[in-house]
Amino acid sequence: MLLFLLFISLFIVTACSWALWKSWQDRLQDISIQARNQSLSLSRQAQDTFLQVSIALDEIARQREALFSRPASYSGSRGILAGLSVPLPQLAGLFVYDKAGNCLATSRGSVDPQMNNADREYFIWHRDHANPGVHIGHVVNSRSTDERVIPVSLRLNDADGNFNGVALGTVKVSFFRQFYGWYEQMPGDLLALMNTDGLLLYARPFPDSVINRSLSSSPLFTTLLSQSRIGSATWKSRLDGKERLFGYARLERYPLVVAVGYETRAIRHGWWMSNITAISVNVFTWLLVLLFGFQILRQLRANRLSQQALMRSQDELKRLNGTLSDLAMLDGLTGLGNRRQFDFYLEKSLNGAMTPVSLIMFDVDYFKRYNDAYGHIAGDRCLQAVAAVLKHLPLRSTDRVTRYGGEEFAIILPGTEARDAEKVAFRALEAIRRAALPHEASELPEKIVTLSAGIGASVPGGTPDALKLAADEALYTAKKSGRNCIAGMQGICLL
Ligand SMILES: Nc1nc2c(ncn2[C@@H]2O[C@H](COP(=O)(O)OP(=O)(O)OP(=O)(O)O)[C@@H](O)[C@H]2O)c(=O)[nH]1
Repeated sequence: MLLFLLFISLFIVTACSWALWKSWQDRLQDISIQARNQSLSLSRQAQDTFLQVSIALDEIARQREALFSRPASYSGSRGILAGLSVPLPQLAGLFVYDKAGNCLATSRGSVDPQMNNADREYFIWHRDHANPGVHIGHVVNSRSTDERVIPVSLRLNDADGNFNGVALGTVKVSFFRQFYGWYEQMPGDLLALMNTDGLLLYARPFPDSVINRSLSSSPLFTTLLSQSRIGSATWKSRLDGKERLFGYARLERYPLVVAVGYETRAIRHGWWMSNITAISVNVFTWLLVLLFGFQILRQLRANRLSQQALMRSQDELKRLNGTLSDLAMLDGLTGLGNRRQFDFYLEKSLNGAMTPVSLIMFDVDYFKRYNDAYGHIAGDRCLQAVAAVLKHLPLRSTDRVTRYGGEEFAIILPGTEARDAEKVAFRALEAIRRAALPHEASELPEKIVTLSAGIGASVPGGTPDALKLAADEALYTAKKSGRNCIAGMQGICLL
């Protein structure tokens, strides 16, 4: 039962642990897929955002000669640049700078003659790099609107391929703030747009003060991006030190990367809350099984104890029964077998006997007189003395001495012929005589207790009654013949 309980407990604990572990792994996998998909869709949105600006910049580059010769027609609210920026809500403005960094044209009204952006990172980059591609710089505060913008720029060359200026589109950080704001977030969730050098362009739900922070020490930039453009992994965020399960996707066209992170503590909490009922039910079931098991165990133990007690009392009862039946077969005065034992043993000895069974019946002579002379108590002692003498006769183990009743005794001799029974009777009478128990009231000259004996022997198929009758008649003969003698099949033998 204990082994069974142990097995059941082990089974329940193992099965539940496995189910919980599996459900946790499934939850992690679901969230990792969700994070990867979301980062992929955000990367697509970012790519489209910058691609649209890039197309506008390409258009400016295509028209650069006209622009440099007639910059006024490009500027202003009705200028060509304004026309290009109208369908692009992400744009803060379009600008064109000459090779000295002076503003030639802008989509935002009139040109400020003082405005010079030669010190800007993107301007210096294009001046120093002949790279014809679009450059996305770090977040700056717009000098025209003072809003935070991401500069997207393109180098403009003259006919000889020399640096001749820069076309700039500024993408509003607020555009991403608004777009990312549409996503429903749980506390601890994170959305971030970064360049591939690890510079943060925007992160939700963090304040703008984190913009331009370098996250290059994050595993995303040290290992993961070099292994795969899209993926998911768990790491500690460099922004707030919280561990998150991240999905990330690098843009195909631009050196930008988007990451979506879910705080693992919140995931664990959510998973725990949705499994708490199942866990409680399992623990409760387990406790119930244990309770029932121990109850049954206790019952079994009690049953075993009561069975043992029952067996002990049965043994005791058997022993007492044995004692009782022994007592029922014994004569209380003399300790010899009683009349019941006599009948039982005689029947048993005759039953199917192949050899003769002899029976000697003894009767104490003149015992009434003894009682009268010495009293009944002395009479009892006399009977006890006679019994003791008969008990100590040298007999075979199959012979049985009993008190037949009153002052009569009997010896049953299985497998004994009458002739041999006479010898036994002779020894018995001799032994009594030798005991010389005084009997002053006896009519016999010796004045001691004497016995008369009658011997009967069974014939094949003889019954107990027939044998008793034969012995009894012989005893009667012995009495008639003067007592202190033996009467049997072969006549009377006087001592
Ligand atoms: N003290 C005592 N006397 C007993 C007991 N059983 C029988 N008696 C007595 O034994 C006597 C037997 O007497 P009787 O049958 O007349 O025979 P008897 O006096 O021995 O004479 P015979 O047998 O003819 O020699 C009776 O007085 C019984 O009361 C016993 O257990 N104790």
